[in-house]
Amino acid sequence: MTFIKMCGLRDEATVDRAVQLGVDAVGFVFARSPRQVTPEVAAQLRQRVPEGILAVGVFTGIGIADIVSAATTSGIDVVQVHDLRSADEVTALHDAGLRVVRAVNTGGVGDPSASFGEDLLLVDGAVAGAGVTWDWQDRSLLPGGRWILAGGLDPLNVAQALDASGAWGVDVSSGIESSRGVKDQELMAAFVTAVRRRG
Ligand SMILES: O=C(O)c1ccccc1N[C@@H]1O[C@H](COP(=O)(O)O)[C@@H](O)[C@H]1O
Repeated sequence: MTFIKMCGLRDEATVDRAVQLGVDAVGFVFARSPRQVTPEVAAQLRQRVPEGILAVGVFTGIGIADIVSAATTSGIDVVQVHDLRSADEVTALHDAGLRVVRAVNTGGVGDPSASFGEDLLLVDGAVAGAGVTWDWQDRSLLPGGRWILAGGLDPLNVAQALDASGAWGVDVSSGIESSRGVKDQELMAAFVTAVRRRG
């Protein structure tokens, strides 16, 4: 079954809805963004996520020590980092007890064919969190193995994106929003239906 992560959740009702829809992971954005939450708010939201659903912290633009500090305060044990530069950074996050999703973008930040020992790879569009799609059929951009597809996904394009890319999982944020940073519960449900219809 395709792994689904919904990202940029900022309030209790949205977290509860994602959980009810049976997603596999929810994401809290710690990076500067209209979706940004503090570690303290994330800690409150994290308590609403039952065992079996991953709570993922999304980071870019800060150092490893600050990532570990935010993850510790919020109780999050999976981090999605958009600007990892070396295997040593992944090792430092592992040493802190965190699982690591290494995000690369099709604009050239990060190399999808490299491995830094991360637990999962995520391939995003050229601008993270901006709802920008990319050429999901371009073999030069697609990694092997298990990886998560992100970037401009929505209920209408996700099935085609999965068919074209062969990704193991999907991550969505802008495509389930009524306006930037505001999740729409009907779009959330439509997204899950579109993915689950494929299996
Ligand atoms: O969502 C954000 O604001 C964000 C900020 C900084 C780094 C990553 C961010 N989100 C991630 O971006 C991708 C794609 O999102 P979208 O569906 O295109 O809006 C996804 O992995 C989010 O986790």
